[in-house]
Amino acid sequence: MTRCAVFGTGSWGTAFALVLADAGCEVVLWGRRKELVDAVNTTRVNPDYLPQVSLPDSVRATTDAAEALAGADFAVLAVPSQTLRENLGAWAPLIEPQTVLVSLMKGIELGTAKRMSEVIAEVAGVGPERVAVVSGPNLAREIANRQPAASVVACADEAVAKRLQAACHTPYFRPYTNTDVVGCELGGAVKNVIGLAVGMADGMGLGDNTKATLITRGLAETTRLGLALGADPYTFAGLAGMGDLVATCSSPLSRNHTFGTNLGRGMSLAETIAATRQTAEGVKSCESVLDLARRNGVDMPIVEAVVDVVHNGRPTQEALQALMSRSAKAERH
Ligand SMILES: NC(=O)C1=CN([C@@H]2O[C@H](COP(=O)(O)OP(=O)(O)OC[C@H]3O[C@@H](n4cnc5c(N)ncnc54)[C@H](O)[C@@H]3O)[C@@H](O)[C@H]2O)C=CC1
Ligand SMILES: O=C(CO)COP(=O)(O)O
Repeated sequence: MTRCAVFGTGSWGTAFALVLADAGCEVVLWGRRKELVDAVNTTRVNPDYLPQVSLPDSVRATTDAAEALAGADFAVLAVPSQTLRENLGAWAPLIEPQTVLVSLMKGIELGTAKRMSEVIAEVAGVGPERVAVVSGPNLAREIANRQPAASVVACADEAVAKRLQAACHTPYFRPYTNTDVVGCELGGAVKNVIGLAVGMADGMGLGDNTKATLITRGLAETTRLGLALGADPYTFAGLAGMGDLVATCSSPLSRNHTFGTNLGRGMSLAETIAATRQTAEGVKSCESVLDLARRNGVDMPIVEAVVDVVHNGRPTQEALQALMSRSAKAERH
């Protein structure tokens, strides 16, 4: 039987643990807080993040990383992106040689502008054949309710991607393989920032033309960044690109979208942060995405506008005006 350790008992870690269990894996879910871990083991429910979903007996929770990692085929990482380096540093010595590390995270590291797979390779000292990514239109609550969805499992080594695909394939969760790790990760990280922008437009009361424009031009700037970093441009037309962007930009379940909506409605940044209990990766990653773009000479005006609003306090109306008053261009630029 395939053994999986899932690190992070938040909404996506817990929902993905359910997917793995439904696909026939034995799953150990690692959490920081003993009360939550005990609650999962005794009630079969994660009361803080997915209270409506009952977990099967093949999911067990622990606070002990060594116990979670013992004999693991896959170690699935679902902690907030900015905490990965520190957490993984503590877990790395416990990782066995057969274990493949799987990132569920959709962020770019602040300061280094590194993708999560790069942080994993660096901190755990593993090669690309032991690092995989799962990314797609996968709002945790819908997956936990076993609503049909598809996703992408990416690894430079296709055989490893296929093993992971088999480990998480269920009647409601359909994973496709891809070897373009860079494209899949960029799709996931940048869509959170575009989701913030679309949320702002929603909050400002703007309509579907504005949203479609932000989504489409958002995908154009994501693709530009991807091309500069060696990604396959077709990835951005797939589930980890367009698919995830559409889900995030249209769903009230998206934390990034909701965060942007609150700002667009006129809530202050402090009020918006206080109203957000869960991880909205784009709030921090907008800065690291912009950093990555600048390091590579890529123009990302929507990302820049989001940074201006979220970190420089620029009013949303003014940021939108600045975007609309850019010089006229050919569509492919
Ligand atoms: N929720 C969703 O629908 C999806 C989320 N993701 C990605 O998955 C990643 C995790 O997100 P969620 O599970 O949704 O977040 P969440 O906010 O629901 O849960 C985060 C988890 O990390 C824990 N945590 C917070 N700070 C920590 C630290 N310093 N060290 C260790 N653990 C810490 C929290 O206690 C919680 O268990 C993010 O990168 C997100 O973009 C990807 C696809 C879908
Ligand atoms: O990544 C997601 C859906 O695929 C979840 O989006 P949020 O992090 O904005 O909730």
